[in-house]
Amino acid sequence: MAKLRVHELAKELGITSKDLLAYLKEKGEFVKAASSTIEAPIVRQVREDLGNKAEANPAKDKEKTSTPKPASSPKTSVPSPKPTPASTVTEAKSKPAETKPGIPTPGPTPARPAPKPGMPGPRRPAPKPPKPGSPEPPKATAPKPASPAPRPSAPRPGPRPGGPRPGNNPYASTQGMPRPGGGAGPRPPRGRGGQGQGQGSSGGRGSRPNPGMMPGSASFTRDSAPARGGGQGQRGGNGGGRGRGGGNRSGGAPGVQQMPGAFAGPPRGGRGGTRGSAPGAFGRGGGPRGGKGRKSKRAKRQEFEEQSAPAIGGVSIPRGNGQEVRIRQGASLADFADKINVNPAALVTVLFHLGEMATATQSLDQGTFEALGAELGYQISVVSPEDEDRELLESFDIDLDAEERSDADSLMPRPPVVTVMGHVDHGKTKLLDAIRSTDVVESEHGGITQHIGAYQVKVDHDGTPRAVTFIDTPGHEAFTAMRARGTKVTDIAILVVAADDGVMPQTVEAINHAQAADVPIVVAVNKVDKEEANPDKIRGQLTEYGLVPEEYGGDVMFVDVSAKNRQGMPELLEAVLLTADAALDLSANPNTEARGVAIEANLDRGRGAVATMLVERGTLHVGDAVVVGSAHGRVRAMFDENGRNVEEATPSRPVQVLGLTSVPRAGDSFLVASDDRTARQIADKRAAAERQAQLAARRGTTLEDFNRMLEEGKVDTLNLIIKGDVSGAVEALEDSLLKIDVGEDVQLRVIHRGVGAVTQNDVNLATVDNAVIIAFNVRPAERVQELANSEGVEIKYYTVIYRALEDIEQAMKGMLKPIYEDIDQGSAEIRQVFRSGKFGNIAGSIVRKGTIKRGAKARLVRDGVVLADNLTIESLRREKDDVTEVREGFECGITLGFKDIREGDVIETWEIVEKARD
Ligand SMILES: Nc1nc2c(ncn2[C@@H]2O[C@H](COP(=O)(O)OP(=O)(O)OP(=O)(O)O)[C@@H](O)[C@H]2O)c(=O)[nH]1
Repeated sequence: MAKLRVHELAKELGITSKDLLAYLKEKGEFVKAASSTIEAPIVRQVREDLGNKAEANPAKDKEKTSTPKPASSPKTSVPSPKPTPASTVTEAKSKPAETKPGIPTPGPTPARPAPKPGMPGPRRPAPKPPKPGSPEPPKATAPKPASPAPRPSAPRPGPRPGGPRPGNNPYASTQGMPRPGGGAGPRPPRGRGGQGQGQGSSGGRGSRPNPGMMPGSASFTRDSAPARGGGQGQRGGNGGGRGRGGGNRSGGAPGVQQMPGAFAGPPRGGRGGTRGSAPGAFGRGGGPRGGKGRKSKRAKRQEFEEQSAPAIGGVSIPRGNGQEVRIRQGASLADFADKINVNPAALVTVLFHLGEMATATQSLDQGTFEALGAELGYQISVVSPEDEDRELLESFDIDLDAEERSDADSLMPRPPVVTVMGHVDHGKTKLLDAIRSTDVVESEHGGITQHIGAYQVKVDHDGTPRAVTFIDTPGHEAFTAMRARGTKVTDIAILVVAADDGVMPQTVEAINHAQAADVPIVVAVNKVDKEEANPDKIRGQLTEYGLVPEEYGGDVMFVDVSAKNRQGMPELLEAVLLTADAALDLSANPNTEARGVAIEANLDRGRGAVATMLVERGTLHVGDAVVVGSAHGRVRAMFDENGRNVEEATPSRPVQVLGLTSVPRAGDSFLVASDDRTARQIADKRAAAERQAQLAARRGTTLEDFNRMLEEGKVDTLNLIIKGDVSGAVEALEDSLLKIDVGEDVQLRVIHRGVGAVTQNDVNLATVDNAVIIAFNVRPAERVQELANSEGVEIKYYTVIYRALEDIEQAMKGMLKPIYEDIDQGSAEIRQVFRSGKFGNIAGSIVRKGTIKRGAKARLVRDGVVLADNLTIESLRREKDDVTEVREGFECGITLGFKDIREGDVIETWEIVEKARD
């Protein structure tokens, strides 16, 4: 059967194609143009909705036309669907009916569909407040948007995050979008909303912490009942409740109201939102359409609004109306508070009442945010940094995924990009030099070798010259650093193993890194010129690590080389190309704007910011406007590894680029923007996002995190990196750790172990694999602790094995208890002692360090000896006033409840804080 086109159906229904398109869009159907076809089930449903509407609901139409709307333009939104109480007070009051692009004008057309059961109105996040004075028929509570994302007017390509509706037929059911398990389907459960979502049951809200299940929630419910009024009913014990559709509408009609009629305007997401927004909240007696008169409705709304502001646990938080709040992964309550403009402390309280405790700055998971958002009337979308960046680029009309797809037709082979890794002194640097010297082109043209971080050599492969790009930073530091940043530039790893030595710790490390990144390995068995060289031993050893030589029946190519004598280089390059051809499909579209990665960057006194960029796709030209991470600029000049000027760089070509306004980081990706301004704007936005991310809570894993995640059932494997002072200790520790058995549910995995200080590399690896680093009798190398802190990686220091075992075991059992530590707060020197009958001896003091706080624990020190411990700052005065704290440099009067005080004594105070165990 031929599919109907939009204009045909519109004609049939007596409306314009534009209206129909808008209507379809509102329903989440992305239909492009009047000439687009519509799937049969949709047609059926639209006919039902729009066709029937006129006859079915004349009253509504009448009401609508007679309604003195504040905004009478036909464009102005359709009778607001949102009767819902969900809107914030302010919004409801202040926002006039907004003009809603994309909403078909009902106008005179009779085509207002009856509220349609089961119309999930899948995607409109933006809730629309009821227009003041716009007496709506009790239209549905907002159906829950299945997706937080695109507004109807934003024709974003790509699947909606909410996921496809089943069968592409949103109208299919008479019930509201049944989702498996009654849950919110693929989309993260949004608490709030249930209302109107017609989900019938909210039971399946997935795994997010359900406040109702949490301790204290019962009392919360009770406590807040008076405040929340109507909504309360809905929550009905949150499992099934929370106002989610079914709860309040007597059974069969869930969803009935949520579809505010086709032309009734988009059922905006969440609007139903606030708890209690469901019809029942208004005392509609559960009748799905209990259409009340205007007055009653207003009264109800007012009532609701009064109830909805002051709320939880005594804190007053302006309620959202289902609007989307986007927060970064790992964000904290403070971040969320910032977005919705409330005091973080208030959110701490609300969360507490939801049964969860967190500090304002602690990083929270998605589920917790969603629960909280639901509670407050916001639809929370947690976005990863990658998504965030993707969206940022999309806002500049740059769609990397689409580019990739469109590249598919113009792919050309590109050279492999190779990284050389291996143990210290096994010859990585020498090998890179030797390979470089094989470059036929270089030897022809001369040029002065420049170490720019990467170079390309041309080799003769079966009579054809082929290029291979080498990352010129030996070792896996650069490799993991980039990987930690989500960048993968290496196609193939050459593992260098000295034939006179054998497999060493860093050899294993390199294997781990390459394998973790899914990068094929070619083994260069080096130093075969040495007498004691035993290449076969290397082959045998590496077999144990899963690298089985081809000659042993495996699939890894081993090449014997002597970097020193520059022997075996052609064979090695040959092996690289063969491996690339066999295992990888290396291609890119050279005929487009360049994208790639910065692999090295520095500030040169004379030349400014200099970055070596590896082109991954397209061609980079001198003059291009580029943005690299949060740096930008125009390519002023480019040089190759021989210091020669180049005008353009094709895929896999590394070039040194001048012209950036600031120094990017290694691993930052770059792209060519349409103009300088765009490049700058993207860079600025990224810089802002970075700053935010830095402010946001740390992301790594700590044993305490692990504990929590374990409780939440999120993890079952604790990844560890063990570093120690001697290999015996490391082995002993690993052995003992692996013997810890806390049952099958929790596994321990040592992803890396080694002797020596904790290095940047360890931290990078821990970042990537969410591992905790166990440092036994070793400390971090310089600046590594800083890196660990910034990456949120926990390094646990131990000097006694059993302490480490104890901690890990506790963590694995999910029983890690916090430990407390005394932290010095401040100290004051007694300058004069005042006797006071009333207060005892008062120490006239000056605060020498930190802050002295009333109530703090204190000790009295005389001549370096603690005279009395466990005292308390009983009173604290500045002049005549009682104060709670006095800062460094200020004088104050202190009573300690201890008589023997003298001039010159020092009062030290401390506080007890929870501390990570070590
Ligand atoms: N005999 C012999 N010596 C070699 C060979 N390759 C490297 N060497 C020597 O081994 C030592 C280490 O070589 P490098 O290239 O610096 O080793 P590396 O792996 O880069 O070392 P790090 O940079 O410290 O990690 C140097 O003294 C080299 O001269 C070789 O093929 N044969």
